[in-house]
Amino acid sequence: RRVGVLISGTGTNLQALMDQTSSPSSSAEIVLVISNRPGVQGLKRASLAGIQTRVVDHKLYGSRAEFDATIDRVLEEFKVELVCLAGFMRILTGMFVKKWNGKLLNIHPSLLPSFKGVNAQKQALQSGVRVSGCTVHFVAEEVDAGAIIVQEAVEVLSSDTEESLCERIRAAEHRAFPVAMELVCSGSVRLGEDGRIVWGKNY
Ligand SMILES: Nc1nc2ccc(CNc3ccc(C(=O)NCCCC(=O)O)cc3)cc2c(=O)[nH]1
Repeated sequence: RRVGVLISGTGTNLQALMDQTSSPSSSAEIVLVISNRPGVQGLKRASLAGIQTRVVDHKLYGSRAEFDATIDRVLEEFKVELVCLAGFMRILTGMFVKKWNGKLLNIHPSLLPSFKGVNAQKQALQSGVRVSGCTVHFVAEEVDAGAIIVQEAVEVLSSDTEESLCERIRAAEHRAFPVAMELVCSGSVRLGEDGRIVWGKNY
């Protein structure tokens, strides 16, 4: 399956997905990386791996709809079949999400539905939970509310700072995202008509 990855920054999750697709058993091939910001490290990672990159700078568009429409056009140009949001920090319009429904994955640094939105790790620390983690989900119009595909739990240590917890969760993200991408690309899991997750027979 032809995969497109949307990024906004360093692209450490992009690197994890690239590493996964370089294994011969992978059902996925990353054919395109789009960043909404120019010059970010994730673009360099992709170029180093010989993957096509494009920058669609949201500051150059008069509306979210025009920005999303340009992203969509580039994804179509590269015949992308599945889109992974890897640290992509722009909210996508309902129109875009509807068009790519069931083909749009995001990774969030908490065990959803806990701690939605930005600075999820800080929210976890401040709430005193002893376990947090990461979630890979299908993207729904409502932010961080889509059907859950994979989660990985991460212990919160009493000695944790926001930085140390972010680092431990990031390691979990780099395991969970590739697993979720393979599950969807291999057809083991999909999004049902009712917006709920549907698992193939062997799970
Ligand atoms: N409609 C839809 N689109 C998304 C776009 C990105 C992400 C990634 N996680 C994100 C979750 C939250 C944000 C956020 O609130 N950023 C500050 C506002 C940025 C802006 O003005 O755009 C960004 C990405 C998830 C979603 C989602 O669940 N649903």
